[in-house]
Amino acid sequence: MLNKYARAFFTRVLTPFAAFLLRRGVSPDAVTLIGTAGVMAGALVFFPRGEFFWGTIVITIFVFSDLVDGNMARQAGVSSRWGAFLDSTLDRVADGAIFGGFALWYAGGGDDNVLCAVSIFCLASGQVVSYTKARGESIGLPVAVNGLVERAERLVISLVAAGLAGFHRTFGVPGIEILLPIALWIVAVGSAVTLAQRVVTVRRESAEADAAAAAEAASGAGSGSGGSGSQGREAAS
Ligand SMILES: CCCCCCCC/C=C\CCCCCCCC(=O)OC[C@H](COP(=O)(O)O[C@@H]1[C@H](O)[C@H](OP(=O)(O)O)[C@@H](O)[C@H](O)[C@H]1O)OC(=O)CCCCCCC/C=C\CCCCCCCC
Ligand SMILES: Nc1ccn([C@@H]2O[C@H](COP(=O)(O)O)[C@@H](O)[C@H]2O)c(=O)n1
Ligand SMILES: [Mg+2]
Ligand SMILES: [Mg+2]
Repeated sequence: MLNKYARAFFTRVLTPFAAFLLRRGVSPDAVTLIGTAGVMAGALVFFPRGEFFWGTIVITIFVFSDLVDGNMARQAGVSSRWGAFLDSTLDRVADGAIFGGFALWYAGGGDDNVLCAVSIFCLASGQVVSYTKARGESIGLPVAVNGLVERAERLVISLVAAGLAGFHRTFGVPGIEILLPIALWIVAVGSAVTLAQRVVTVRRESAEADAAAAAEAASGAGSGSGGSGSQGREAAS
């Protein structure tokens, strides 16, 4: 939903900055790489120590690079398959660092096995949610569903909560630290629902594609042309 509604807004806001970086000779790939390194540093230096305010500030500064890199590539007319691959692959690395950072906190100073497990579930389910789309598309399916909680929602829910929860330790605001566990549970349940939505969609789309391929093969066999009914299954292997 955020991807659909907020992207246009951020594209307008970030376009001048993306143009500035291009004029300075910075490449989209460099922005992708530096942005990921910054997110990883913010998550893995601060979160395992319970420094959620400063961790979120650092991550927020760098996470928007994920919107800037594509913007730069489109403005410069250099969008590429390599860029798409690098962008998506490093998204997984950044997400792993963020939810890994939460898990490390709860495994250590945060001392809460359940929330450690919930953080690991958020990490793993987020990666699988993304994988369902990538794999479905790689076997030629449209995967025409985004689902309840996409990456932008996972990040916004968990980072807003982490940033606010950080007010407890950094500014002494009482009670507010409860927001992070609540957000992690929401992301965990939302990711599970999203995973189910995507799996059901891929199941339906693959059945339809296989049926269409079988019908085409049957009509091809009838006309003696040999047919291509195994195409869908071959693509899937
Ligand atoms: C006073 C101090 C306050 C301290 C608190 C600070 C709080 C800061 C809070 C939040 C900041 C969160 C920002 C998060 C921004 C996320 C931006 C982002 O990276 O979006 C990426 C997303 C997707 O881009 P891609 O196309 O590259 O990604 C593809 C996609 O992710 C697929 O994912 P899947 O769903 O399948 O898992 C992958 O499959 C695919 O591989 C991948 O390539 O881009 C967007 O979605 C665009 C929309 C971004 C919307 C950002 C909204 C930010 C909104 C609010 C932030 C401000 C909140 C302020 C709160 C203040 C509280 C005091
Ligand atoms: N280094 C990069 C990064 C991205 N791209 C292109 O942008 C698309 C992603 O756009 P976002 O707004 O989500 O960042 C990606 O699919 C590529 O086409 C690129 O070329 N090089
Ligand atoms: Mg990007
Ligand atoms: Mg990305």
